[in-house]
Amino acid sequence: MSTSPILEIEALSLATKSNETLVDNVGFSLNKGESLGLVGESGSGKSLTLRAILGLLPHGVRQTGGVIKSEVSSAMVFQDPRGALDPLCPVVKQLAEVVYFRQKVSRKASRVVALELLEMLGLPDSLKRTDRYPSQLSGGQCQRIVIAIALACKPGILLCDEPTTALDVTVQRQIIETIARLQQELGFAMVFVTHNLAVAAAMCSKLAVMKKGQIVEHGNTLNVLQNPQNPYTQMLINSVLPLPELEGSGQLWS
Ligand SMILES: Nc1ncnc2c1ncn2[C@@H]1O[C@H](COP(=O)(O)OP(=O)(O)OP(=O)(O)O)[C@@H](O)[C@H]1O
Repeated sequence: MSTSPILEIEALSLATKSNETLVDNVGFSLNKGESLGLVGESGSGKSLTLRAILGLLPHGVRQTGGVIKSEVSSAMVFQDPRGALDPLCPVVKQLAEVVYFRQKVSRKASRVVALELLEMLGLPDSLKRTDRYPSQLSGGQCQRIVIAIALACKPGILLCDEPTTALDVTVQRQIIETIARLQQELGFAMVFVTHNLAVAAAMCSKLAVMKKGQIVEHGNTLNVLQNPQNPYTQMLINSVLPLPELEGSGQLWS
């Protein structure tokens, strides 16, 4: 496997139109198939960093410094799957449209590929036969469709922006396992934004901790979690509630 980075971000800075700094001097690199977890406080610039990599900054935000060098295409999985889908278009049609435009195949072939992607994502046969709308799917099924749409772009890098936050815990685990399996099968690299350190540890070999627009600590995930150097990282790790011993369970609430 080549070890030259497929993504290099150097001194990325983003600001509002009125020059308020939102992301400050952020840098990291990613090799083929590698995963980087981005964790940190709310509003620290994680989503904006992902959007900058995607080349899709929101209205009112501009790049004020730095470079993003990428040799491959990126696709994003958003936090809110329903919000990412068109409510007025059947999901299989939405997926087939992306296949048609991104893979440049015939209409007929695009539907075949769309059905293959649904299979790969473990969606039930009922979804393949009938054209169902997002409102007729569960949150977890919608997120699988969103992941299928992202994969239809054949990304070298999958950008995941808290992809399980809007889902219940059992579905969260299934989605995490599905993404991990697909990464093994397809070999894409990943930048994974999460508030859940356990998820970051399970998914990502590298971890970057963000605070107020800056990366305050960055390194091998286990090293960072086992031996955090920055006080903010230490606070983040200490703020995770340990599972209570069975004997003491419930004491927190009584
Ligand atoms: N379109 C915008 N215009 C102006 N400011 C913005 C815009 N989008 C985001 N911001 C600001 O940029 C900062 C970083 O936002 P971002 O969404 O990247 O944070 P985050 O770390 O992903 O937070 P969370 O974990 O809550 O999703 C925040 O202060 C946010 O208010």
